[in-house]
Amino acid sequence: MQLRVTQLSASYGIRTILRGISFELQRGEVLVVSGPNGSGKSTLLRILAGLQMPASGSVSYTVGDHQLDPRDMRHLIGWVAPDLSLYRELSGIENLRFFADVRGLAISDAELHDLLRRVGLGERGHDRLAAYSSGMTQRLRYAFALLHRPPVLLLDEPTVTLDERGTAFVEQIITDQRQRGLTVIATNDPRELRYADLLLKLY
Ligand SMILES: Nc1ncnc2c1ncn2[C@@H]1O[C@H](COP(=O)(O)OP(=O)(O)OP(=O)(O)O)[C@@H](O)[C@H]1O
Repeated sequence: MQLRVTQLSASYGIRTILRGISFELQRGEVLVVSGPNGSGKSTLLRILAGLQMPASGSVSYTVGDHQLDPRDMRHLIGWVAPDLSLYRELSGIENLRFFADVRGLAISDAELHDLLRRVGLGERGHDRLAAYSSGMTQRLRYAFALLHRPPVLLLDEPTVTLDERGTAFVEQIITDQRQRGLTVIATNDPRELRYADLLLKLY
């Protein structure tokens, strides 16, 4: 798996946010995108996820010589972001079951419980999200993102609202992802620069 971004620009109306961004990321590598508020980190991640079109330039994912079809992107990408909404009236496990079914994944209840344990919610899987703290909700977003074992993991502000143990499991998830594929992290937190094989600074 390889990601190649070439001369990418993005704009909202007349305002240009990203200009001429180019990089390549190989399997096992982590790209950290840093920059002040409003510099375009989330915009770049949305473009990499295929959720938004660039104004110009290209994004291509390839496996060996085979260029992947952008329509397959949602099967390839795991996405964690503060604005990712889950169902507050459902429990943690019900949320995961719902999204697993929507994605057509054959995944057992035992595997869902394993995933919840992995993100530190083993005891709270049957509680409704309305009763979760913001850090617990952020943990569940990781379970959601990892459900389909995606080769590309896009993390927007990965440790926001997480405590020390939460930060440690995020580190473990990033380490595990190195075996599976690519990771792109958007952050303002200088402690997260240490994950970077490649650093992209936006201004
Ligand atoms: N849907 C939108 N419509 C218009 N402008 C937008 C939209 N989304 C983002 N912007 C603008 O694009 C710029 C970049 O926003 P973006 O959220 O990508 O930045 P960011 O670096 O992720 O910021 P932060 O660190 O605050 O999360 C900002 O000026 C923002 O106001």
